[in-house]
Amino acid sequence: MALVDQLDIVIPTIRNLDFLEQWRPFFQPYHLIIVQDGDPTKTIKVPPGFDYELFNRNDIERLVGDKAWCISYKDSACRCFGFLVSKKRYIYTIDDDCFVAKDPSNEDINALEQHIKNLLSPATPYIFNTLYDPYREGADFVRGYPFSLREGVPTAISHGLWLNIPDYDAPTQMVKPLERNTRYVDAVLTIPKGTLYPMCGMNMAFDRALIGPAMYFGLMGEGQPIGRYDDMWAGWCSKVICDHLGLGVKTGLPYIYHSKASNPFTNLRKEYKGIFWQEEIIPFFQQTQLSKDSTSVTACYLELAEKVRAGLGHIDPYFAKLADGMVAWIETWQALNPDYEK
Ligand SMILES: O=c1ccn([C@@H]2O[C@H](COP(=O)(O)OP(=O)(O)O[C@H]3O[C@@H](CO)[C@H](O)[C@H]3O)[C@@H](O)[C@H]2O)c(=O)[nH]1
Ligand SMILES: [Mn+2]
Repeated sequence: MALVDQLDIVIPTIRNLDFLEQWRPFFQPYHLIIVQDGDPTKTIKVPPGFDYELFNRNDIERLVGDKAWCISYKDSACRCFGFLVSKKRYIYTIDDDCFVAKDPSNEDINALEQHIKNLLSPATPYIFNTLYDPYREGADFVRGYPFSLREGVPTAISHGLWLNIPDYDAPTQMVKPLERNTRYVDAVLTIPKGTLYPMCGMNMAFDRALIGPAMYFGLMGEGQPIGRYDDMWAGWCSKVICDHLGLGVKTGLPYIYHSKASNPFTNLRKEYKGIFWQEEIIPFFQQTQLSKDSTSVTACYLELAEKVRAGLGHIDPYFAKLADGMVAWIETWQALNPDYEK
């Protein structure tokens, strides 16, 4: 199943894009949106034969204007700029140190194809199907599963996993520097309604029409007290909104091969506030109830921004700025996507 005219691939980068050579068989037909972070005067070489747009910080400032401050600088959070400027229904985002993984039969995994399958088949957030994905070839709903729920709900997010270097936080990475993930679990699960999860941005796809405005990766990196919680923030906000709107989130297949372990000491410096703040942030999201009047993603997101301001502002003035960033993001989304209905 290919969605060549309906899907963009978004890649944040401060490095080079040689990794695309390995993905060429799977990615070449698709349009790439490359978000170059860091010094805009640095030239990023794109391997020949790819259809792409490349945006650097100057482009972000030019296109977003006086709200450009809401797009992070010097953090992979910059990738959400690609979500903003895409005109396609679906997005796949991948890091530049993620390569094609092999499945247990030593076949190359077409991660993009599996994400598309995940997004195009329903999710089952209300009752857990113990045989996992019921829509998969050779599986189904188990006995006792209500027939009234077997149509499932639309899938908004597909969260893939990683062989080799797992997405561990800095403390875990520091105490287990040699740990590698070699376990291939052949399953796709719907994350149940009411359950949050740590969304990792390195191998993730979503339905931009269903949940796009909720995929803001927050204020991270330079000038901010926190980094590397970009994808986590988007994961918490989008899951609360998916639960409220009756949309599904899946995790599991596909795997990619994650090759580079970023420096755990640098990561600790970026993450450490997040590591204790999250002990308060997560209960906040767990008890957040959006009003029934919020029936669109943008309305949910704006309501959530004000709840963040009121509910997390006591932790640090940063959260008031983050709430402002969430509002600026929605205003920018609407300005750049005037026809977006949600
Ligand atoms: O300042 C930056 C740093 C990095 N990038 C690009 O973002 C991705 C991820 O970077 P990297 O692979 O170095 O970091 P990891 O620790 O492996 O990434 C995990 O942490 C998340 C960061 O929040 C990330 O999504 C996870 O996968 C690469 O493409 C870098 O080139 C950047 O743009 N700006
Ligand atoms: Mn990485």
